[in-house]
Amino acid sequence: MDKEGVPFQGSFLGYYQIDMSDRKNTTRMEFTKINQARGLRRLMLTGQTQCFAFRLKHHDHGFVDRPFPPRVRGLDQHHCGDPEAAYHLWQKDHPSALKVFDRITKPAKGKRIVVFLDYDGTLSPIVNDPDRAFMTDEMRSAVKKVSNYFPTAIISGRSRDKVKEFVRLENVYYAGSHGMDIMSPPASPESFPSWKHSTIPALHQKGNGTVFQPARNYLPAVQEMLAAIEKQIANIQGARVEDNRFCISVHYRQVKEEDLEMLEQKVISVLQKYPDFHLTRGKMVMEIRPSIEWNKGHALEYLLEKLGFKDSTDVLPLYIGDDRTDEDAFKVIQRRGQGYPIIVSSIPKETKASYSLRDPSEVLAFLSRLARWRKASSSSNRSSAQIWGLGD
Ligand SMILES: O=P(O)(O)OC[C@H]1O[C@H](O[C@H]2O[C@H](CO)[C@@H](O)[C@H](O)[C@H]2O)[C@H](O)[C@@H](O)[C@@H]1O
Repeated sequence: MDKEGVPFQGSFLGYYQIDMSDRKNTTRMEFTKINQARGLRRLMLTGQTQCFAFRLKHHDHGFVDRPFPPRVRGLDQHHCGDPEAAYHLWQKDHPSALKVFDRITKPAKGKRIVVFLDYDGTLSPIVNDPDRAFMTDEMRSAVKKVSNYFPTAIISGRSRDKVKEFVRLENVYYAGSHGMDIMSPPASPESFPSWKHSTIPALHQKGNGTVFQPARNYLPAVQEMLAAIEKQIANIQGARVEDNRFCISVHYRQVKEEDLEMLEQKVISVLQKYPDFHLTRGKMVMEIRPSIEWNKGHALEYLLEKLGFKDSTDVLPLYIGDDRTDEDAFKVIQRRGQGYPIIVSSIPKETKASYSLRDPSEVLAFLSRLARWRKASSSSNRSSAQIWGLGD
């Protein structure tokens, strides 16, 4: 392998698991990152080894077979055949939010934590049927406790109604369609017992909340596309379309590998007729969305502003998410220079997050601990300012 790496024509950037076999069919595995370089994606491997064939499994998209070079030299022995070792190595840059919990909460003293949560893959495990991605009662109770102590919002790619139907909690904000449909809950101070002495802005006090839909004008086109895509892909077994109101999800988790390319072509053929929309990719899902400058990161900023924290330097947004669209929110937190971007992933992944949690069960543990921590700090200090994180 030369210094430039091995040419590779995969469609997706990010971390791949490489299952390699030598001529004797001995298989080994490693993780690597596909970078884009001079129009070509290249496998960048380091170390010493040879391999005869390999299959690539993308962390989100599953196996992607592509032409492979006859020999790949240079594997880092450190990663070979040991996904756990690769994960631990990655965690050096993205430590577990549970392991460094004190590091997270210590600087939060006297600051205001605002909690943002993604839904699929974060509050509920990834399952084959999108309609059955339920969250457990335990998780619901943990989110409820957290929302009693901190302003809490769920920002999902789903439609707002759908995510609310799954979560079934009143005292949180819901943002659907990747943040293109935001509504504050109908709140009275009683619904937010632990916030009531804080400076929660008028938005909460309004009877029916406030709706913000920056892509409203695109609704008729979304409906047209939905019908067109449904028609186009009706014969592809396992493919399904989800109406996420301002966005459309085309799921291929249950589509046969040999039908994937056809599915993609059909979706793209519809998309080409709508230049005001574009395609993004999530976990075995193609997502079609209006080409407006609005994403989960903007939704986070919008909600912070509505909460009265726009120019506040002592607010600490904490965002937990597992998918590519959550990266936009991670970036905003990084840019602000304060807060906690936490990725949910059980494998190494290219991310802007600073911390990690392996899966929804760790998210549950983290949220429960966060609520316990705030409860303990509120009972050990009677000042309301401290109880709601508003001062020392
Ligand atoms: O922003 P999110 O709340 O994470 O929503 C992103 C997409 O999540 C859902 O799809 C994903 O979860 C499904 C259920 O576990 C799974 O079957 C699918 O393969 C995943 O991509 C949702 O159905 C999509 O509409 C969202 O865009």
